[in-house]
Amino acid sequence: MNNLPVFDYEDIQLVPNKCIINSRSEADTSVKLGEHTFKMPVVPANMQTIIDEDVAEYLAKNGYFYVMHRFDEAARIPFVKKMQAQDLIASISVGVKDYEYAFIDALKAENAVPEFITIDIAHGHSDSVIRMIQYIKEVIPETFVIAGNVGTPEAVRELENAGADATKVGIGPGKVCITKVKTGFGTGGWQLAALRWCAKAARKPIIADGGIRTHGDIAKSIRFGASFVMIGSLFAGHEESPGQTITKDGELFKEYFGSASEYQKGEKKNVEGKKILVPHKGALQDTLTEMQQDLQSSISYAGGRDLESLTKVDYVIVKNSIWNGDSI
Ligand SMILES: NC(=O)C1=CN([C@@H]2O[C@H](COP(=O)(O)OP(=O)(O)OC[C@H]3O[C@@H](n4cnc5c(N)ncnc54)[C@H](OP(=O)(O)O)[C@@H]3O)[C@@H](O)[C@H]2O)C=CC1
Ligand SMILES: Nc1nc2c(ncn2[C@@H]2O[C@H](COP(=O)(O)O)[C@@H](O)[C@H]2O)c(=O)[nH]1
Repeated sequence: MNNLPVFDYEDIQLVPNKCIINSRSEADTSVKLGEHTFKMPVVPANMQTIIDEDVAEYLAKNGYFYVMHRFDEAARIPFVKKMQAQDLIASISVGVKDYEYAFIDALKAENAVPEFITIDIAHGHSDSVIRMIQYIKEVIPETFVIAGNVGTPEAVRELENAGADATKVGIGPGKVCITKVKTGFGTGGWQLAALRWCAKAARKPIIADGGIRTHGDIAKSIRFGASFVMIGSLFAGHEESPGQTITKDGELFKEYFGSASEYQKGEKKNVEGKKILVPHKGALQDTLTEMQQDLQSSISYAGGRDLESLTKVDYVIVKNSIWNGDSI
């Protein structure tokens, strides 16, 4: 372990190759997950201040992958039915508490089997997650199961062996995460290296979750083994984002809080998340469009025409220096 190269997104620059396309618009950012193809390998975080039913519907209708959060438990079956009645993909989250087993039974009994289920807990390398993966695969085997979160190759292998179709990597790198300071554990500060380490062991897709601060970090995640990236903070603060809009000194902000924060939990117990205010950013589609254009540009610098080309580019480690004192 102590020989493991340790670096994070800001420590890496990808090295360009000769361009083979005539326009960035030729670069194909599409990606397959399970049986479905999506516009780009990016999914907004399954958090209450990032996604609600309207945002989920918008994303699904427009060809983007989404994962609905699990914090309005009773709304989940009606949500799956509503999406499927419109011929849209249903993608929901579950926890691991006892009542979630009855929920899985209910999905089947009510003929509301979603295309995707994400098992969403803080410490995913656990028997509770393994049991839940096995139960979902027993009751509704057709559902694609994403399990997490984890931060080691052993964890990726165990969850894959239990039947997970994809694993989600990232313990504590998130913008509103305080796990790293409250517990001393996690991949905060070396998320990209942890992704690389996990990806070497993975036989199925990995979703890199947390710590993405710029659009270039998406290309870097693909280079280091991710099939998808999950992003919270860059999607917070939009017109469509759930959560209160707040005016402070004449400026508009929106709140973004952690799923393990006291604001989510309603109590101060095992708190591992905080709340921040994010400047109001305008329309969600503008960000999605800019992200896709930047990723198309990344593909052109990789010397290719699709995401595959990003997986092979050379890189250099430039410890903490890519900003040169600048900000975006
Ligand atoms: N990606 C990340 O780094 C992190 C993400 N989160 C997010 O916060 C939300 C809440 O997560 P979580 O608290 O796991 O969900 P839950 O509150 O639903 O807890 C899930 C179950 O796991 C138990 N549990 C939770 N943490 C641990 C642990 N460290 N060791 C043993 N058992 C544990 C809980 O019991 P009990 O509460 O009694 O211990 C509970 O039974 C999720 O959305 C998660 O994604 C939270 C922290 C880190
Ligand atoms: N440690 C915690 N992590 C959390 C919490 N709520 C969400 N998350 C994770 O953060 C990412 C988003 O990260 P970002 O850097 O893109 O903002 C999210 O997908 C979760 O995995 C929390 O309360 N504590």
